Amino acid sequence: MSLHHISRLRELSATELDRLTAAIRELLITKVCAAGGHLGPNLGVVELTTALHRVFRSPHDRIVFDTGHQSYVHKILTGRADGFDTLRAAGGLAGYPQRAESEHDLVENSHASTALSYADGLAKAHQLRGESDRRVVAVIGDGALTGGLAWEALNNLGGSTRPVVVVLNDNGRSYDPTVGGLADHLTTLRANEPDPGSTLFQRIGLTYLGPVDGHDIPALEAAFRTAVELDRPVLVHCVTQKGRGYLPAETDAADHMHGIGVLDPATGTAKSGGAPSWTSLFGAEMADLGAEHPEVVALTAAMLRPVGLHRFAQRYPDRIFDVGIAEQHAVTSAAGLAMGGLHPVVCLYATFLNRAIDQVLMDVALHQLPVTFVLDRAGITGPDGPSHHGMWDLALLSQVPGMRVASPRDTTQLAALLREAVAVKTGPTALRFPKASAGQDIPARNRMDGLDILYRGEHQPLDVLLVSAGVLAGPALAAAELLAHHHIGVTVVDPRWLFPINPTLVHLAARHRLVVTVEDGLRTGGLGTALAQACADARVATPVHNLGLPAAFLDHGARGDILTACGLDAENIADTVRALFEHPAPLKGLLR
Ligand SMILES: Cc1ncc(C[n+]2csc(CCOP(=O)(O)OP(=O)(O)O)c2C)c(N)n1
Ligand SMILES: CC(=O)[C@@H](O)[C@H](O)COP(=O)(O)O
Ligand SMILES: [Mg+2]
Repeated sequence: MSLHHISRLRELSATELDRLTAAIRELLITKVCAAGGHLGPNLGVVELTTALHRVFRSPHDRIVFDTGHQSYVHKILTGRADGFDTLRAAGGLAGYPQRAESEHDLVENSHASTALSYADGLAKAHQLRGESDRRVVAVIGDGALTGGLAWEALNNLGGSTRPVVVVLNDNGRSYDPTVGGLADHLTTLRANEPDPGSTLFQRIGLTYLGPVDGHDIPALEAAFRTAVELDRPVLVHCVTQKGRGYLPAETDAADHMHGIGVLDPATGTAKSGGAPSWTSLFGAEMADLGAEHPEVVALTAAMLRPVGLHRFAQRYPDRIFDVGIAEQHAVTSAAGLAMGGLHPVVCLYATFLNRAIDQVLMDVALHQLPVTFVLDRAGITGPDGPSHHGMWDLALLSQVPGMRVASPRDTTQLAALLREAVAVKTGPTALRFPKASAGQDIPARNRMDGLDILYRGEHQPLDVLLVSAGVLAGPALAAAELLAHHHIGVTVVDPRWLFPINPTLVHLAARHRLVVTVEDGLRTGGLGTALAQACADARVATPVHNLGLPAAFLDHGARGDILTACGLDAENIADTVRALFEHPAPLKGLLR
């Protein structure tokens, strides 16, 4: 069965379908093991996606994939099998739906729990425009269904008569087994032949169909056709197995190979070695911190292992809370824990904190509660693309009254800053680090009022103050050395705590002829903007130039390449500083 000519999908016989699904699995295993990506979730939806495309007519019918990490089969069935040779590489096939790739892709946002809201809006639009022949289908996992947004949408869907087919892809897992009362309800439904009227979904106004064996194409198709005929909001409960058909994924106790790096497909194992990741270093520190601080508790939004909390969980099982894919709830629940006398550490990917900014502001900061946010995957993440880059946190957190934000440059600083953060009892703190392995420690020449001076050029008067955030200390130092060859004297300073702006940084700025800030967050609204403002407020006339990420949705690719394209590698930093310093024409009036 060729995967490149599937236009006859609806006419295939049972035998041909078996061959097709086997070929899809083979392609997934070979290509995802070669490139890295979401293997387990896609192996689990081969039959489900095939049945969807046989019953519904995409793109006329609208199929929305929640999160989108399980859309690889959809990509294959809509003519993109060849693209898997370039999966998640710059310019290659995206790891999530991408509208530029195909008219069959509607929603690119890979932040979970949105599909039912999109579906609700699409159904309303179809109704208002008189497009009653168009179907709307939302495919959502049991994990994504734990998100509050999904329940806001279900509330609307159940209260209407508009036809929407919610396909619940229930594999019992997020990364870990899905937690909570809803997960328990689904477990009961999976185990029994339920009276539909007794299900939560039926009670709130959706017709419940299922449970359906999510690997049985005829059964799935029959359920989808019934859902269409009912012509109202329907939830089809499909039971699937994450990692289906690939033994290493089926037997992977950690997460059924939810997301993998490059693996040997024959064994399902990765080459070992390599420098430890920031995540694993944080995880080790957090486990130690648990012993030092009995008041510390930790929260994860369904990402225990990905944020490095599994060691802490093993050592302190009573002090770890998996709240489901529910970042907003995680933050406000942490506020409650802090009000109750504990010190919560909320561990999220930086991009997922975006969801909960109102809770950070109003529920935590307004109440001056000691909650520490640990933001993994801050800055450019790479192959997961625009929705996963952790590039908004600095600009958002800089606006939160009383928030202190630290960015460690190396392992020693990670340990120190984590401890400084949990020692703060008067308000919230945040710590951010990237999706990368931590390099060698970068020792400070000296510390000044909490700032680390990493490098001092020979020149007097002092030329350029390079202020680097977190891991950009490495490229900033290398840039300083390049600039020394051009007789430009540079001081490199790591503020360690980026917000609030340390007044000593303003004093240092006043003693240089040019300040250049370097951060892997938005160029506007972050460290550089805040420092420029602080200098202006203090009537320090030294020009402050900011290097950072553009306010743009940056495509997928290798992390290092994206940073270089944004001008945040040593050579680019040095070139920019040189240009600013040697050709200060537009700045002339300001230079002393
Ligand atoms: C708002 C948000 N938080 C966290 C994540 C990270 N994440 C991606 S997939 C996933 C688990 C999804 O579980 P489920 O929806 O059941 O899909 P499955 O992988 O089991 O198919 C999580 C937590 C996310 N994408 N969005
Ligand atoms: C779909 C999703 O949001 C996560 O699975 C994410 O892709 C994981 O990213 P990492 O590979 O950086 O853990
Ligand atoms: Mg699941």
